[in-house]
Amino acid sequence: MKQVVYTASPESQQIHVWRMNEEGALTLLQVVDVAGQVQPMVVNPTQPFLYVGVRPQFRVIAYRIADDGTLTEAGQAPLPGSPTHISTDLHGNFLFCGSYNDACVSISPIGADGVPLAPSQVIDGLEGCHSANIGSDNQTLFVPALKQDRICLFDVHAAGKLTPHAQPQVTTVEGAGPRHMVFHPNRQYAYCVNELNSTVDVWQLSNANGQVERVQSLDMQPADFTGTRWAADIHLTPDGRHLYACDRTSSTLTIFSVSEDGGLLTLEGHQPTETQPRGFNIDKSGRYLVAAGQKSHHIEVYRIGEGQGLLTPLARYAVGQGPMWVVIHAL
Ligand SMILES: O=C1O[C@H](COP(=O)(O)O)[C@@H](O)[C@H](O)[C@H]1O
Repeated sequence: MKQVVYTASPESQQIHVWRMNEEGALTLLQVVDVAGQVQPMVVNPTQPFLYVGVRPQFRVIAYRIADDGTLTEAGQAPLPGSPTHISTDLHGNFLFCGSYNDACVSISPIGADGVPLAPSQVIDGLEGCHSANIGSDNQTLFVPALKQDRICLFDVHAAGKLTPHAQPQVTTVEGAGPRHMVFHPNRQYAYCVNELNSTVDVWQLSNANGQVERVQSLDMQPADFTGTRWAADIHLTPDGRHLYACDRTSSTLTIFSVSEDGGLLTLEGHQPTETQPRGFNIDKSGRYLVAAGQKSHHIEVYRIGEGQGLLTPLARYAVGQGPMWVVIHAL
């Protein structure tokens, strides 16, 4: 499998493009200088485009991905607030943007040319909106509002509109601060990392009453941890067996194994990593994890072990300044 790794470094306004080989080693292919601070990124699931949220002029830049993974700008579109997180639906028809500072989520149609258009709708009042995550049904959008300790649920309509889902929200423990989410491949469970108390919640997507329900909350930190909690990102291996979440104060990756049915997490260990890991990701084969250190200005590649999913450091690489987002794409 040919894979590329994209890293966004807002302080130096750069995207680094890396080739990842079968052993997990990276070779730098390209450095893209961007007119703005690059933050969240996502690849269109059906067309070869990378979308990047940029500030201080809030917009999304679309880059066409060449056969070797390198990037060429294809167009831009405005966004309604500072882009904290961007994502698409599973068919690549819509771009969603969550804005923490502007407390909103937006939906933007993606044109036939692969470039997003201006937002067709903006929903305000989501304090600390930290991400927008399409469910496996490609219908329900999960939007964590960190400062409100709730995840809002919306239905996505083909006309580019969001309406409140029949169950319009679920709530977390008070003070948890829900932030980023991932979904189990069996479509039965989702996992959300909570920034402010460094926990991971397991959400059953349809309980006996057809409702979304929290079924487990696990601490990411060791029992004797007394430091400040500041979790950030969460990712699952493609086979759904291993779940990872990072905490920025302690600069650790927490490793969980996932039960066969996806409903139960078990803490397996902690991996010290780059300083202030705000973003990381897992490759499409599920064998490698790449973590970015916002304060170390490096990325580090780990091999994911069989069994418990423990991490073995392979190599670290200097990137731009303040790297905080990692995307891995199979060509
Ligand atoms: O992780 C965090 O994210 C929010 C929003 O980030 P931003 O890059 O969109 O401004 C940030 O304000 C918060 O302090 C931090 O913990």
